Amino acid sequence: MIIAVDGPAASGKGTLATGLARHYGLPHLDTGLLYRAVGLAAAETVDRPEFEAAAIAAAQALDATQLTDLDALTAAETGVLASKVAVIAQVRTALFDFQRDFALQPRGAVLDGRDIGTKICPDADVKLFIQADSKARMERRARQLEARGVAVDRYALFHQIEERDARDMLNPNGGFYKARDAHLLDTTQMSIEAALRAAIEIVDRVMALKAGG
Ligand SMILES: Nc1ncnc2c1ncn2[C@@H]1O[C@H](COP(=O)(O)OP(=O)(O)OP(=O)(O)O)[C@@H](O)[C@H]1O
Ligand SMILES: Nc1ccn([C@@H]2O[C@H](COP(=O)(O)O)[C@@H](O)[C@H]2O)c(=O)n1
Repeated sequence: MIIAVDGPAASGKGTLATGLARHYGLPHLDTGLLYRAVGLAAAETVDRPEFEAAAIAAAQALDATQLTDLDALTAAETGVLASKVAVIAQVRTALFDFQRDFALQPRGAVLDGRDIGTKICPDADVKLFIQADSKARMERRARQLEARGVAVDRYALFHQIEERDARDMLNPNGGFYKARDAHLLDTTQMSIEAALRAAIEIVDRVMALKAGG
């Protein structure tokens, strides 16, 4: 079974994807980490003309060992860098096979990101699109950072999330939209536990329908 989980920044898609993977015993790939690793690798050139070439080279050379420094990868600034490399078509092409190969494991997988249901796994068995309003997403991300001891300027964080969402949604090479057959789950008013229960209910219902049950 392949489960595609998409949604905007800090919507909780990674948390849900992790929970679904555990519940169904499937491997999980947070595809945002790939873009983040490429962004970090090209960070030194970010304001220079060679940024694009550096990002493409980094994407083509990416391997799983670059996905281990979670503190650096999950920093808010790295998210901004990731969204800058994500608009480059050759970066997306270079990362496509990594994601596709992960999804095509024998028992299936859970992948979360922006274009899983639209581009990476358009034939996924179940597609979820996770939404939460911008203020809730900002507050969740702020608490996540504060729990790690990072000082947070909520005003700046809100604008950073909005800026990243806008760049993602306008990405001409992206695919960041809700797939027509994706199930929308708005978690603004839901706890993590309630959101996971709702997601499992959707997956079970879709799979039962597919099985003719
Ligand atoms: N329903 C929820 N209620 C409250 N907090 C939540 C909920 N879902 C997730 N969170 C918390 O919000 C934070 C962001 O969640 P998560 O990392 O899963 O988001 P994401 O969409 O994967 O983010 P990104 O796109 O930046 O990778 C985490 O600290 C997580 O524990
Ligand atoms: N499938 C994906 C996943 C991510 N991106 C880009 O990476 C940025 C960081 O992703 P997070 O999920 O870790 O927030 C994101 O803002 C996108 O620009 C992508 O394009 N496609």
